[in-house]
Amino acid sequence: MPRLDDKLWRDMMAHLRRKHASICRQWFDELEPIALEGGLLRVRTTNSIQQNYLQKRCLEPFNDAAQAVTGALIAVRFEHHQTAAGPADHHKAESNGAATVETPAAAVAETKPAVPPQTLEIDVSDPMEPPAFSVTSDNQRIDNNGQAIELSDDFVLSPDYTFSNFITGPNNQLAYAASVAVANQPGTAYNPLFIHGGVGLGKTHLLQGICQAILTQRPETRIVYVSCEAFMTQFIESVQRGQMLQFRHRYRYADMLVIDDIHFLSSRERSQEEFFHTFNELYQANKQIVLSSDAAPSEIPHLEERLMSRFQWGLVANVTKPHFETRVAILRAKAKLRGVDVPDEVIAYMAQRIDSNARELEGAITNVLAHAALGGRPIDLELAAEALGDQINQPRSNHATLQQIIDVVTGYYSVKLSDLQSRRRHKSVTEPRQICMFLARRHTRYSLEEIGGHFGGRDHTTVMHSIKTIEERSQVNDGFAREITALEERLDQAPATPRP
Ligand SMILES: Nc1ncnc2c1ncn2[C@@H]1O[C@H](COP(=O)(O)OP(=O)(O)OP(=O)(O)O)[C@@H](O)[C@H]1O
Repeated sequence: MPRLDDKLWRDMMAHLRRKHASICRQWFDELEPIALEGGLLRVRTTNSIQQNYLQKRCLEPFNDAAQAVTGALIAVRFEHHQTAAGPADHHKAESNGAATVETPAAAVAETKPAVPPQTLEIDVSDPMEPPAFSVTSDNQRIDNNGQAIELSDDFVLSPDYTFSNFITGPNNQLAYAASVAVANQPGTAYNPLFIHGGVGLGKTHLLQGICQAILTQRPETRIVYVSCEAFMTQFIESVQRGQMLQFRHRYRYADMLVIDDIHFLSSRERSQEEFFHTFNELYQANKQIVLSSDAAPSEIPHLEERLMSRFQWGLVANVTKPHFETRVAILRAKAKLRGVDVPDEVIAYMAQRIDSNARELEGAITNVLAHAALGGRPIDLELAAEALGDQINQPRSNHATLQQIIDVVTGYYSVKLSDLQSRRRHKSVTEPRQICMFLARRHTRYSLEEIGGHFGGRDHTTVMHSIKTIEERSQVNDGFAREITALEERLDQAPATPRP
């Protein structure tokens, strides 16, 4: 069995940088190998957010690196503080009916000195006691007793999504300032905080930033953080299983409720009703509510008036596309996070070419770094042009977003999104609406039902009828066919988005 020494660890890191560049982060330097025994390499993380993240998102590349550099079958395990305890301690924690979750007390140690780690317990023994702490996720399920909380594999807080890693500019200043204020004074500064904007513009980053800052300052805070879809799924399952008491218990005992993509409530009457009561109860108890959405409250189709007005009670902050200077700063920050220096001219080149959103900028950095690592080449303009060639000239077919379609169509026909989503039947509105549906079907992967939902909660037969109408008209009317082609060309010229 190979011995654990500095060289082995250095080789592993080098292997990761070479073969798995996209996962590598500067903070990997803080990881500390503890022991290599019985085919298990134990690695200590600085905080529990890192531990969770690495264990769930990066285990395979680390296993691969360990095996590649030793030639032995080795599994990696990430540990942090008490979880690094021996099996006896672990058994003790399990046997008293409590699942232990460590708070990320030192996680955002950027602003505060490290404090001793604290262990929180999700007590599964008393069904009427609220859990001490929960970060719930899409796949979390209430168990048969309605109490134990299971953290899913596909959701973790990302150590990258902190306030200090968030680049501000005119496009997101208000949303950022409000998020920091909420983290400092939950329940009082702005309640609810409603952040809306297009894809990849940092809404989730801010939501997680708030959670991480609060957990650092007030580790005892009970945060429930779910996607809107998870909220609705849990609601439906709870109704079906007769577990509404537990469902309400979970949500209404929270100190802070964070819901991503709240626009999915659109047209979901029963979920809206349930959320309305959850909102009221938390709001009246001065508990913080943070929501993100792809549209402003007034533009979410089929949202009850009473919910729409409540969403506007606190602060509604919009995030928009970053300007050139902000894009440059985001690219620099993303490169730094990966522990790599990218020359200014390359950064400027990328910022000029990619002007849509931060997710694309991040994807571009990843792409360039992967090219450099795999080819063992320096990062220069030639490499960047080569690496981004695909992305810049990528054919658009099937990769447009709904937002791009809406932007193109509303711009071309001078109509408003709210008109497209309304019940209005005037030709000046119905035609652009039908074209949107037609383009959405051709250029995105949304289902007929989802497309209908987005354009005013129309059902799939309406969408099918719209598509057929546009197809038939294009066949018999050359002028109209040219209009559609022109719109598709505009879509082609819209900035590329990453593939889903
Ligand atoms: N201002 C910013 N500074 C640094 N990184 C950013 C910024 N805005 C977005 N990002 C990064 O871009 C990526 C996408 O951001 P995020 O997931 O928060 O977008 P989103 O608005 O929630 O998009 P979606 O609606 O598609 O879920 C993340 O990696 C995030 O860190």
